[in-house]
Amino acid sequence: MPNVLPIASRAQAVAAVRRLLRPRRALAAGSLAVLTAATAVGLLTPPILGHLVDLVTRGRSVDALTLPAVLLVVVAVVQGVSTAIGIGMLARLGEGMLAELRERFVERALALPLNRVEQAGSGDLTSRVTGDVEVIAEAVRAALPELVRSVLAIGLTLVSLAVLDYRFFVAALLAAPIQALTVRWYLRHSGPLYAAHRLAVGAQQQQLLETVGGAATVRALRLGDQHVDRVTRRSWSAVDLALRAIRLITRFYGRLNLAEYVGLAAVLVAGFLLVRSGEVSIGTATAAALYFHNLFGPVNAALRLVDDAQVAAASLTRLVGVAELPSPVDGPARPAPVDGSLKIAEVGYAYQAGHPVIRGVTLEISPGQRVALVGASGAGKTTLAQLVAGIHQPDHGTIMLGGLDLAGLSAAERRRTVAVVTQEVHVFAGPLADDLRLSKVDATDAELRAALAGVGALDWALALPDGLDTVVGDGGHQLSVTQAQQLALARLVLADPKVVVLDEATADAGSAGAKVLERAADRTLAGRTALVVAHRLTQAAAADRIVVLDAGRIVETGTHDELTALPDGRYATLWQAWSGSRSRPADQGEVVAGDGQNTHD
Ligand SMILES: Nc1ncnc2c1ncn2[C@@H]1O[C@H](COP(=O)(O)OP(=O)(O)OP(=O)(O)O)[C@@H](O)[C@H]1O
Repeated sequence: MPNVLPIASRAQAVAAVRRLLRPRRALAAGSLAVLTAATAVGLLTPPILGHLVDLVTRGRSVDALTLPAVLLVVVAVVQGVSTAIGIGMLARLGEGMLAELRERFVERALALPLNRVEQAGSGDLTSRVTGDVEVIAEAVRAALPELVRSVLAIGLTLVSLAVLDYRFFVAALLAAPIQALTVRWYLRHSGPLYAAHRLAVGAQQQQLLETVGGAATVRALRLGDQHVDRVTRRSWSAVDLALRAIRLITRFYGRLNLAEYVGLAAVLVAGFLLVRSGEVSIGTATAAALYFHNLFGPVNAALRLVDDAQVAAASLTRLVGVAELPSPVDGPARPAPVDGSLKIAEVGYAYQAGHPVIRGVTLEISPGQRVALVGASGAGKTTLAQLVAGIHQPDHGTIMLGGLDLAGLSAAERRRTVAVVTQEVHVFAGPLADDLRLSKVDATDAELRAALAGVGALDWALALPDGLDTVVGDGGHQLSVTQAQQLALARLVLADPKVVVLDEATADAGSAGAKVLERAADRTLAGRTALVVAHRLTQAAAADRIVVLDAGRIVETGTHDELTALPDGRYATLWQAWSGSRSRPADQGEVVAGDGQNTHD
């Protein structure tokens, strides 16, 4: 895959987690302290049970058992409550860190140059923000608390064993080498086996898609038997690997059980010898055996989580890779463009090296002037407009905006100065007024109304069920495409940029929608420098100047009158074809934006 989005190294991921932890140190320390206390309290149970055993073996009265029994209940309650509090704090910590990571990810992802996302495939970005976030969220919610509790339980239980008698501790350690070897053996085999299984499942699905998707062809060519054979073979290879994985896991747990058996036997033998020599009581030996037995829940849990941790770590490196890209935040204050003048000098651009789509374009637009770009489909109109909007960076030449190089402007300054309206207008779900305030947070109601009135949208907006408070967008009141475009223009009026790039092709020429939008655009563009991609030739006719592009080069430029007066000129030909088609009533509404053929974008 060419140019995938960055993936962080393990070290970078660790550094990122540390950075996320830093402002939450208190919460991290607090949750760890509470969970440690909860685990420590829980460890009182075996000695209390041991004490009970001692009381019984010494033949003490039933009354003497009451206090330890009550203590057991108290221990259980305190442990339960403090564990719940600790887990709650840990969840807050993990969720907070994940939320910040996700925010950083989205912020950086939105700042990524469009061509970089396109090269990597937007699927990569989407799968990171959905799949990988999901994996980490799951790890934070389930695996992290279990891991923390298991590690604490293992550490503190070993300490408790040593406190009872160091010989119990030594006996318990006999299990450790078997466990260590088991984990090493498991990790060596599980990685390749799981990878092979994923590949086999992928191949099986691919084969199924080919066979089922192309069922008609398979039947027509009488390839049925061959395909059934292939599906069977691939299915069996996936099944075989799945069975091998299950056998591996069974053996993994079998070996862990062996470790448990060896350790428990050693602790019991140690207990037997120590009790016989009178060095410890039966109660203490009981407590030691219980401690050891209690170890195995957490040990198995921690070892099981090794797998989950590996998967989560892989997802983390993918998230951190994007989240830690250099910040798009603006550097020190830089001068702002003095006006809306545009100077495009010898600009060239290629999406793919060696295939330029804009070649040596030079064009000057004075402040407040409206220039229309006209040309066949694929001539490079949208690309040139996007270069001016700063969406792509030119490979050659410069674009000066208000006397400053566009490439040197901060992202915020560029956004303030140049606004873009395309056909892909998004209506954000929420009240209409909020949608408008996206471009001017502190706009008053009067300003909102004025902006709507300016684009001819006030009447329908006020007629909505709740006026400007009507919820629009997904799940709300559905706006027509023309209305959504009007909203986009109203947002533009509120943002009040010096330069506007207009590239919308939503309405058919001559249609009511087109007339509404053209009137709205007219009023919006008044007083601003505008580069209009003319999808309807009426947009070109209304411009101060027309620039005709062909295969990425400027081939004609002039006013509508000048260009229509050129015999056999490109624009003149287009215009004639267009007016000719317009005079035929049947063709009303068709758009000509290109080489004389009717096109719709
Ligand atoms: N994202 C992209 N990746 C690769 N090539 C692209 C991309 N976008 C456009 N192109 C190619 O660049 C050339 C110019 O396209 P552009 O969209 O700028 O033309 P246009 O004049 O605006 O056409 P239209 O009127 O159809 O929108 C075309 O050959 C097109 O196939």
